Amino acid sequence: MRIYLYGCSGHAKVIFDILRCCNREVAAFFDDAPPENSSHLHDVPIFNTSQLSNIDPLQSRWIVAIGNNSDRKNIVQNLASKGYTFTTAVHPSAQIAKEVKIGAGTVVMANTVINIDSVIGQHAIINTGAIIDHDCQISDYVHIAPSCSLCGNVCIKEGSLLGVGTKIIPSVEVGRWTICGAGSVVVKSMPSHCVAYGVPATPRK
Ligand SMILES: CC(=O)SCCNC(=O)CCNC(=O)[C@H](O)C(C)(C)COP(=O)(O)OP(=O)(O)OC[C@H]1O[C@@H](n2cnc3c(N)ncnc32)[C@H](O)[C@@H]1OP(=O)(O)O
Repeated sequence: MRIYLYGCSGHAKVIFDILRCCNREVAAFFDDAPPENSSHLHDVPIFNTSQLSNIDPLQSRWIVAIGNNSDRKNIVQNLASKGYTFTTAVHPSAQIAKEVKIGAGTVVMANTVINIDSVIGQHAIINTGAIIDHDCQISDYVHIAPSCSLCGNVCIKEGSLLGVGTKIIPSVEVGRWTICGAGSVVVKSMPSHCVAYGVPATPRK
C-alpha cells in the first residue's frame, strides 16, 4: 500500500519525517499549486492534484497534510468522495496509553503524551509536545498546536484550533470551530464559532 500526502508545506514535511522515522515511505506529495521551481521535496516527487486520477484508491492510503482545519475537512471530503482512504502518522517518541483511540487521517507529532481513555477523532493534528491527559475527547479536524496542555476530561469539538501553548483546566469544553489564541488559559467552557484568547481566555470575536 502506497502512502500519499496531500499538501507540500512545512506541516507536510513534518508528517513526511514522522513516516520516515517509522520506516514508512511516502510515494508522493500532491498539491493544488506545486512549487514551480522544484519537482521534488526531500527526494519525494510532488504532483499536481490534476494527476490524482492516476492513483488507484485500492492501492493507496492518504494523509491530508494541510494545517488549516476547514481546508483539511474540504479536501478530506473530496478525496473520500473519490474512494480514497486514510492512514495515521504517529511519531515513535509519542507516549500514548494503549486504550487511546486515534481516528484515520490523524497525525501525532514528536514528544506528545496522550493519557488513558482519551479519544482522538479523525484528521486531527496533535502537534509537537502537546499533552492530552486522561479521558479527553478530541473531535475530528481539531488542531492541538505545539506545547498545549489539556487536563483530564477536556472536550474539544470539531474543527477547533488550540493555539500554541494553550492550557485547559479539567472538564472544560471548547465548542465547534472555535480558536483559542496562542498562550490562552481556558478555565471555563468556550462557545462554538468564536475566537478566544488571554489569561483567562475570553471570547473576543
Ligand atoms: C507548527 C505550527 O506552526 S502550529 C501553528 C499553530 N497556530 C497558532 O498557534 C496561531 C494561533 N493564533 C493566534 O493566537 C492569533 O493571534 C489569533 C487567531 C488569536 C488572532 O488572530 P487575528 O484575528 O489575526 O488577531 P490580530 O493579530 O489582528 O490581533 C488582534 C489583537 O489581539 C491581540 N492578540 C492576538 N492574539 C492574541 C493572543 N493569543 N493572546 C493575547 N492577545 C492576542 C493582538 O495583540 C491585537 O491586539 P491590539 O488590537 O491591542 O493590537
